[in-house]
Amino acid sequence: MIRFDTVTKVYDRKTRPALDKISLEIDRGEFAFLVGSSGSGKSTFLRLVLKEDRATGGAVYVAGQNVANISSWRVPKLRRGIGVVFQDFRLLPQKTVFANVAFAMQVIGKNRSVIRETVPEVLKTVGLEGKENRLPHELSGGEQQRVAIARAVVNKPGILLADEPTGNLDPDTSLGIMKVLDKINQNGTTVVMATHDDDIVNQYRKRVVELRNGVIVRDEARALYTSMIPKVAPGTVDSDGQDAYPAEQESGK
Ligand SMILES: Nc1ncnc2c1ncn2[C@@H]1O[C@H](COP(=O)(O)OP(=O)(O)OP(=O)(O)O)[C@@H](O)[C@H]1O
Repeated sequence: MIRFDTVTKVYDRKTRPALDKISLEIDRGEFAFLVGSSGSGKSTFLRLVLKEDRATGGAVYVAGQNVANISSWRVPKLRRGIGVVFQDFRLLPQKTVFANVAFAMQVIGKNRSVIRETVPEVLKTVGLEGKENRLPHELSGGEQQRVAIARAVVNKPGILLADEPTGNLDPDTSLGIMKVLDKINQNGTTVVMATHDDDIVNQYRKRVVELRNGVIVRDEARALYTSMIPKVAPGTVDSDGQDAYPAEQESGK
């Protein structure tokens, strides 16, 4: 569904690449967490999938198509197949919950009867029944994120990209959002979620792709936020002078 073939992204020739020859494949229907410290390249990865930026080297394939070969007038069609959710929700503040979600269907020309039928269904999926007429400021952060997810999936995209969707939410609310994303994945959508939320990653034990300085340093199935596998024997010291297997890793953190 998404394939990166030795992809490099250089924003500024004076600094190191944001992504450095990364190769990876995410299959249809998979759920992958993208983890790594700030600046490790997670958002750059997501932007390249959306063709919001161009790779400096290598090739990005989405649904079998090299995005470099998609002409600018066909980019909206590519993006229609990809839902996106951000940390800051990005709702239209003057529009109701219903209108925020309906808007995503109107812009691609869906007719009113389809919209009237589909929007309540998707609001139910994300747990917002009965809140159709509220404005964003009348909702909690978690509810606003549910609206954003509803809007991202209402046109049934094959892929959902979530860039730190729980970054502004408390742990319980975050878990509720994660349940919604998991449900959407179980309905067949491929989900890639960039996150710093170690509790969620550790609870769900899904594929974890870890970036460090633009390089994939770990790609593990049913994984934890931080790898349990010591790089060297416990008690020894890593080349960077850190304890290679600190005690907090043993507790699964
Ligand atoms: N538009 C840009 N112009 C120049 N450099 C950029 C640009 N966007 C990102 N970078 C640089 O590329 C690197 C990767 O950034 P990116 O935003 O992909 O990281 P991230 O893992 O998403 O970080 P965070 O967790 O803070 O969102 C960083 O060094 C960043 O400074």
